Amino acid sequence: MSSSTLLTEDEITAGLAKLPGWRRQGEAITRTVEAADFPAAIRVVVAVAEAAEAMNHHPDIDIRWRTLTFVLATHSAGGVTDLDLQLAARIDQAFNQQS
Ligand SMILES: C[C@H](O)[C@H](O)[C@H]1CNC2=NC(N)=NC(=O)C2=N1
Repeated sequence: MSSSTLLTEDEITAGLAKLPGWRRQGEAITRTVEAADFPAAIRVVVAVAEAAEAMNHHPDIDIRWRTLTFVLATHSAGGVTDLDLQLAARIDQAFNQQS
């Protein structure tokens, strides 16, 4: 299976079970995190930007003071693919390293 093939419901459920904090939201997955302060939140965003660019797979990011909400979907596939699960794990890594 290619990384950008739409996942089945069961595959998404199994993937999310390994990604605490992430949940399904329509045709996407989402997680909200709270950094220590605004600069720390922006450092997380910068680290995520580097990872996303390397993967050529990009999240939607909402920034509100120190609260970040990430929404991941594979637009070209119209839903959740393995790329989204991979990017979610990279976002968790970036957040854990900054906080
Ligand atoms: C041409 C390039 O591969 C595409 O535009 C990429 C870039 N980043 C992307 N990111 C996401 N989340 N979904 C996509 O379909 C996507 N497509």
